[in-house]
Amino acid sequence: MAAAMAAEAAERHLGLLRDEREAELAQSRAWQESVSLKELQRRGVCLLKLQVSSQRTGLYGRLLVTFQPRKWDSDTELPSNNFGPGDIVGLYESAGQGDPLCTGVVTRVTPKAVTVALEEPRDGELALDHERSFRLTLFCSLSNGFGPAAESASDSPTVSPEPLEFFNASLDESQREAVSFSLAQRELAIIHGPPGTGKTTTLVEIILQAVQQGLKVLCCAPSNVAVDNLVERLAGCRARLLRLGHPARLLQPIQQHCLDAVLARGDTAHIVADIRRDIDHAWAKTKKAQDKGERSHFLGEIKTLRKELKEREEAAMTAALSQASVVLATNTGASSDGPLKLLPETHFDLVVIDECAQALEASCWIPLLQAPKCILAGDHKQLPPTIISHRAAAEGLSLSLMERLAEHYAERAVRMLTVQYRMHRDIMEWASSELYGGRLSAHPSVAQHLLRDLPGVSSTEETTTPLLLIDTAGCGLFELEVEDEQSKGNPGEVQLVGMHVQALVDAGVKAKDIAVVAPYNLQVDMLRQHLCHSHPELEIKSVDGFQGREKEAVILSFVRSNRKGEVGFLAEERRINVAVTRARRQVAVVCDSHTVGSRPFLRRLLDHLSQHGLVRSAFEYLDDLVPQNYPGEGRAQHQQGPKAPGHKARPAPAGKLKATAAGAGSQKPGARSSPSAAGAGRDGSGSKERGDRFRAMLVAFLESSEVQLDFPASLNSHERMLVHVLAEEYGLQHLSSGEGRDRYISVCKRLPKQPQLPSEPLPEPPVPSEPPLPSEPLPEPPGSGKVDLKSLHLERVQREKSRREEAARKVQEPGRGSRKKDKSEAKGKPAIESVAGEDFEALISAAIEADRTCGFPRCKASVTTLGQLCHHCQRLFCFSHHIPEVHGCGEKAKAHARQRISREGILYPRSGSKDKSLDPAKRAHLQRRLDKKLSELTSQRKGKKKDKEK
Ligand SMILES: Nc1ncnc2c1ncn2[C@@H]1O[C@H](COP(=O)(O)OP(=O)(O)OP(=O)(O)O)[C@@H](O)[C@H]1O
Ligand SMILES: [Zn+2]
Ligand SMILES: [Zn+2]
Repeated sequence: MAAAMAAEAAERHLGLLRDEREAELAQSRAWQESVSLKELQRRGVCLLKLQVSSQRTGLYGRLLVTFQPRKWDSDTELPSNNFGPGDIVGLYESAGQGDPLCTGVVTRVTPKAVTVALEEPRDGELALDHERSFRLTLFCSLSNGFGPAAESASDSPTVSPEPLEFFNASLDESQREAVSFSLAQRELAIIHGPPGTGKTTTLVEIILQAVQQGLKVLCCAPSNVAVDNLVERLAGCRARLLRLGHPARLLQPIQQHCLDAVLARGDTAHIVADIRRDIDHAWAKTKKAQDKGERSHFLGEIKTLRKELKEREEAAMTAALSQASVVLATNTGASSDGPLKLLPETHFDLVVIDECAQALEASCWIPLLQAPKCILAGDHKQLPPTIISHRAAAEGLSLSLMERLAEHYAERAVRMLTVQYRMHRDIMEWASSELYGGRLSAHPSVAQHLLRDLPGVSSTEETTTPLLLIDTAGCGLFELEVEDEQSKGNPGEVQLVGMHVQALVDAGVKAKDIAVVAPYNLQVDMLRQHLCHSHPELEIKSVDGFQGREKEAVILSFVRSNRKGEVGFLAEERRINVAVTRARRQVAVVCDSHTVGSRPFLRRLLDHLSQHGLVRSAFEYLDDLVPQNYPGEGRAQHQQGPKAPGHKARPAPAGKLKATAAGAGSQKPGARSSPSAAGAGRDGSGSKERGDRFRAMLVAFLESSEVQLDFPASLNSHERMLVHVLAEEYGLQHLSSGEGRDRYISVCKRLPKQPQLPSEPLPEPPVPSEPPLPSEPLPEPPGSGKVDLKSLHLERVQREKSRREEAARKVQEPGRGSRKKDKSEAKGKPAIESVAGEDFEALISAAIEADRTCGFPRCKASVTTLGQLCHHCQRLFCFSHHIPEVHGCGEKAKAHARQRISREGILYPRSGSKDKSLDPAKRAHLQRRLDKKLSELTSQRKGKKKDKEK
C-alpha cells in the first residue's frame, strides 16, 4: 500500500519534474564540481557503487528498481544515508560524469537496499544489467531540507547584519527583523506571514534591498495572480522589472514590464520586424517560383533569415533578461525550458517564492534550482495547495515545502510577522491563540475598527460588534441530505445569512464590503440563488476561493447541522482559519453550535465568539422567517391579545432583525440534547441561579392573569438566552423587541384564539379559562439546569390530546345524550345543519393534527411553533424542508417569481414569502367570514339545545 502510494506520488512528481530536468542537471553538475563524490556519500546524499538487484513494473508502467551495494556478499549494508521515500534522486553511471541516466523517486529504503521508481530516460532504453555499477544522488530530499546545500542553511550568516536603511520607513519591528534576517541568511530564510501581517510588503522591501546590493533576483509565486500582485507592488519602485509569461491582469503597470512589451520597446524591435517582413516576402516568392532551383534558392534565404531572426530575438531577450534586476514569473514559468535558458546558470543570486505554502513542492523546485539562496514566504497555517487528482494528496503530497522546512528549521531559518493590519483585535485573537502561538497583535489602526466607523454606516447592534454568532442549535435547521456525495447545503442558514446581510445593508454597509463564505459549493450556489438578485455586489465564495482576500464584513455559513455531529470539511483547521481571518471589522458565523461544537477546535471558536461577541439564537430571527406562525403579521403581534395593565406594547420594527437575546440552547421538542449547549450551561452555577429566578418568574406569570410579561432590557445576552429557552419550555411566546440597549424580551401566553383559517398553523384548541400550557410547575429533571425537552414535549402533546378529546366530548354530548329527541326532531330542525357543525369541528381538529408535522414525506418534525407554509402546495414544512425547491415546489416557485417580476417589475429578496395570504385586508376579510360562519354554527347548536330543553 505504502509503496503503491509512493509510486503514485512518484508519478506525479515525475510529471512535474519533466519541466525542470535541465535545472536539476545544472544543479547536480554544480555539486559534482564543488564536492567530491565520496564527500557527498559521507554527507548521506549520495550512494556509490550500487548494483541492480531486481526490477519490476510498478504503477503506470513505472519501472521499480532495487539497488544494493555492489559487493559479492549479499549481506552488505548501505552506508548511512539520508534517502527516504518520496525523495527525488538521479541515477548515474558509477564513474560517469555529467548528466544522470535518469531521475526517479525513492519508494522504499531498507538498511540493505533502496528502491526507486525510475522515470523513462530521455534517450532510448535504460540498460540496467546486473553487471553495471551505478550511483544515486539525492536531488531533493523530503526528509532533510533540500539537498546537500540545505545542510548549511542554518549556518551563521555570511555578512554580519549592518543596520539597514529601509525603503519603507513604516515597517514594523517584526517586518524589519524579517528583512534583516532574510538578507543576512546565507542560503535559506522563511518568512511566515499570518493573515494581514504585510508579508508582501516585507518581500518588497527585501527585494529592493537585494537589488540595491547589486543582486539579481528571481521572484516567483505559484499563481499568475500572486505574481502580478508582486509586480504591481514593485512597479512604483526604481528596480528594473521583467515579467515572464502571461499576466492574469492586463493592467498597464503590469503590462509594461512584460517581456513582449520590453522587447517591443527595445532597439532590435524594428530590425526584428524587418526580418519578419523579409521572410514573408521570401515565402511569397517561393510560391511564385518557376522552377526547382529558384524555389530552393528562396527556401535557403528563408532559412538564413529565420536563423538571423532567432539570433536577434534571443539576443534581445538575453539583454532584457540580464539587464533586469528582478525577473518575475510563476514557479513553472521559471523553468529553464523557457526564456531563462538564455541566462548563464549562475545568473541569479536570490530566489524569492511568495505564497510558498500554497505551492506544490515540486513546482517550487523549478525556481529554487536557479539560485544559491532562497527566501520563502507564506503561511502554512492557511490552506495548502489543492491537489485534485490523487489520493496520494492526503498521504503527504500536499505537505508544502514551506511547511516542511518551517517545521524542520524553526527559529534557525524562520521569522514570523506578528503585527496584523486587517482584523479587529477580537477577530484576530482567536486565530492568534489557536494557530500562531498567541504571538499576533493588532496594529492600533485596526485593533478597534468596527463597521459603524465606515462612512455612511449607522450605529446599530449589528454594526458595533466585531463578532456575531447566529446559532441554529435546536431550531431544526438541518443540513440538506443530498444523496449524492459530499457537497452540503443548509436552506435555513441561507435564510439567516440573507437576513443578516439585509440588516447590515440597512445600516448602511455597502454590499461590496460584505462577503458570504461557505465551505461547501452547494451552499455557495444556494446562497447565490437567494442573494445575488437583491445584492449583486455581494461576494459569495467558497472558503478556498476566498483565500488571500479580505472584506470589511464576512458572514460564514458553516452548513453542517445533523444529529450525528458530523462536521466534514470543517474539521480542517486551516480552512476555518482562512474563513475567519478574511474579516476586517466583523465576522458573523451562522452555524449549529450543537453539531459544529462537537469538535474541540470549533468549540473553542464558538466559545470565543460567545465570550467576546454577540450571540443570537436563530429563534431571534425565526418570527421574521415565519410570519405565518403568528396571528396577524409580526408587527401586529403584541396587539393581538388583551394587554395586562401597565404593559405597553412596543411593536417590533417590521422587516428589521429581531432581538438580541443570546441563545444557542433553545431546543425544539424532539431534538437530541440539552438546551444549554452554548449558553446556560457554560457559566456554571450563576446561570443556574438565574435560571431558577427566571423559572420562578415564568411560573408566577403563568399562574397570574397577566397576559404579557416584559423582562428588563438590562439582561445580558446569556440571561436573555435563558429566558428564551425557558419560555420555549413553558410553551410561551417569546419575542425580543426594541433596539440596541433598549432591547427586551416579552413573553406572552399563547392565548385561546379564535379558530383560525384552516391554513394557519398553531391554533390552540379553544379552552378558555385555563392557562394554555403547563398548568403546574414543571418537574426539574436531574442534572440541574438541564431540561429534557423531549419529555416535556410529550407531556404537552398528551395534555393537549386529552383536552381536545374533552372538548370533542363536550361538543358531541348534547347530541349523544338526546339521540331520541334528535330522531323525534328530525323532521323539525334540519339535521344536516348539525352534522355540518360537527363535521366542521372535526375538520378543524383534523387540520390541526395534520398541521403539526412537517409535510415533507417521512419528516416527523413538529411545525407547531416553527412551521412555514408553502403557498404553492399549501402544506406546512419544518425549516429543513420549507424551501419550495426542497420539497418539490421549485418549478412552481420559479414560475410564480417570474410572474410576479413581470407583473410588478420588482424583485423580492425572498420570492414567495411576501404572499397574498399575508395581505392584511384579505386576511381580515376571511377571518370575519370564518368568524361569522362559526358563530352561526354555534348559535344553531345553542338553538338546538334550547329547543331540546324546552
Ligand atoms: N508596516 C505597515 N504599516 C502599515 N500598514 C501595513 C504595514 N505592513 C502592511 N501593511 C498593510 O497591511 C495590508 C496587508 O499587507 P500585505 O498585502 O503586504 O499583506 P500580506 O500579508 O501579503 O497579505 P495576505 O495576508 O493577503 O497574504 C496592506 O493594506 C498594507 O498596506
Ligand atoms: Zn410546496
Ligand atoms: Zn421536515
